[in-house]
Amino acid sequence: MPAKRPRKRPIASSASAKAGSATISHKVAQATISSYHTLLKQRSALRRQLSKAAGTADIDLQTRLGKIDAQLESLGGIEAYQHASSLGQSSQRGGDTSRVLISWLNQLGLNTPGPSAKPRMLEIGALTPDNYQSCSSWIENSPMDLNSRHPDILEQDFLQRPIPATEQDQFDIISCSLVLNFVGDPADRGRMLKLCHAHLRSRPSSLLFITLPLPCVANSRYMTHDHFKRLVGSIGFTLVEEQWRESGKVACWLWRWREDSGILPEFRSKKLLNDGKKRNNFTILVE
Ligand SMILES: C[S@@+](CC[C@H](N)C(=O)[O-])C[C@H]1O[C@@H](n2cnc3c(N)ncnc32)[C@H](O)[C@@H]1O
Repeated sequence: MPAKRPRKRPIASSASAKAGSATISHKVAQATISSYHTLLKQRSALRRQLSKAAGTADIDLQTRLGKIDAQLESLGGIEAYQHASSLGQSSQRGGDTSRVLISWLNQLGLNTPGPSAKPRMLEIGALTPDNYQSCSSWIENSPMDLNSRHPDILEQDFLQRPIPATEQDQFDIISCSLVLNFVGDPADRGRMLKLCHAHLRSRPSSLLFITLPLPCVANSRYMTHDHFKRLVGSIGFTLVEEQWRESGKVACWLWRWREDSGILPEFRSKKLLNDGKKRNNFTILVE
């Protein structure tokens, strides 16, 4: 007699994707993250249309927006997304990208505390408060997130964070790891990069760490490794380090602050760089 086949379950069942479920599988986690990103992009596009539309079209757009919000909710909301993302950070799954930044900071000699104050760091998109605990003797980290999961993580939208009035409130290091790809609107991604520039102390020792899922730069119709590096460069950064593998999942970069030399027109609008049916549409626009 053939063995009885186990009944198939939906990959992204909302019950198993809910925050707190310790047994969530890798497949469910990936499906939750991917569906969440897709819905965020659709929501941003609808919001953009809504801000331009008038009259009867509004009702249709509002209805579609309501449906997207309901779908995000049924996935388990941002808590489920963050729970799924935190599984990707677990040591069994390759660890979180803070290890890459720490090793680069070590190479730059920042781990040798000098007579001056510890470098101030802003960690945007912190799932846990202790990613940089191991360097607390030489870095003063301020973790923040749209949705704080711990009292030590400031709950704030970085896109709404006021620009510092004094250098004292600026940072020496900003970590923006796997956050840009969460932001649904390409123009908001560009704004986020410009804000990182504005929140860093205006000196070449200031550093920006960025991580993106590799397909954002390796498999997009509108973005390549080279385009991304030139775009970040035009905002006012010089590349220091870069790390990714052909078969890897993420790409990491470390940049130094420099004066902005003016945004090039090529980064203001979307241009087809790589055609192909299996490519994604990730892009960043800088206005
Ligand atoms: C995939 S997790 C990244 C976690 C971690 N930084 C890492 O590298 O693994 C993305 C996080 O960014 C946060 N996030 C997205 N947009 C944000 C914003 N505008 N301001 C602050 N946090 C944001 C999300 O809430 C989420 O917790």
